[in-house]
Amino acid sequence: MLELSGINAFYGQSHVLHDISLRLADGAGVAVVGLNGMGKSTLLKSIMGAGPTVRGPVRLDGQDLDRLAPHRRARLGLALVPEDRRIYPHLTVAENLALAGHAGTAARPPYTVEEVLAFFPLLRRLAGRKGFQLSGGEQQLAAVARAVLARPRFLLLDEPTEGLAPLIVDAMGTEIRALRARDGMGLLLAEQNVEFARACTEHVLVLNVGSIAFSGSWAAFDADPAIRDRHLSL
Ligand SMILES: Nc1ncnc2c1ncn2[C@@H]1O[C@H](COP(=O)(O)OP(=O)(O)OP(=O)(O)O)[C@@H](O)[C@H]1O
Repeated sequence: MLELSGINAFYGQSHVLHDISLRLADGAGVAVVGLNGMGKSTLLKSIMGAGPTVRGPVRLDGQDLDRLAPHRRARLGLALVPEDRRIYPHLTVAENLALAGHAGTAARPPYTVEEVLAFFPLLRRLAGRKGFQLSGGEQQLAAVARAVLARPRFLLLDEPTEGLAPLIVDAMGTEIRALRARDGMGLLLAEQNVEFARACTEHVLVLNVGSIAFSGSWAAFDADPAIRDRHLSL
């Protein structure tokens, strides 16, 4: 169980997240939606300890992660795919994937590069291609695949569909659903694409200027169209 109990996050003097509480059970899927600048990325980075200053507890199985650097959190089973992907341009896809192997543990051994390429058929034929030779969508798939290689318990995905062609969005959705089913991987997905988010998760949390405006099932979200009208672009 990953649990946030009333956390606040800051960039310097700027107070960005306000009293965010969230429980993500093993295997559960929660989407974080909201307009640009509402704090979705900051929430994911706060959980990973990667950027903002955080006040308030972020706990994994009751253990406070507060003092742990991002690589220590990775070894406990968290993986963040940031918006800016960070694929190494002069390494091949296979070499980029192999880099994630060190985050595995005896309890959760990493997948092999071959196994991960089998999960992502679109990437398989690109295995020997260098990062700079990939389209934005292919880089995004490679970044997700690299995070998956470490067999995370909780995958934190920051707007994976941004700027992607519909075909790649569909492929990404299919792979993410399959991974969740195969491994019982928990997913926290920051997205502006509500249809994609709905297809990949069971619950939704709407952020509005750093605060939770709604939290519940997709059915509850759909039952109140005013939420969508007020907090999301159509
Ligand atoms: N490194 C930073 N330093 C200072 N302020 C920041 C930094 N990163 C983000 N912010 C500010 O924090 C707020 C929340 O940004 P965040 O990136 O978390 O939003 P978001 O919902 O993910 O938006 P987007 O969809 O545009 O990525 C914004 O006001 C943003 O300008």
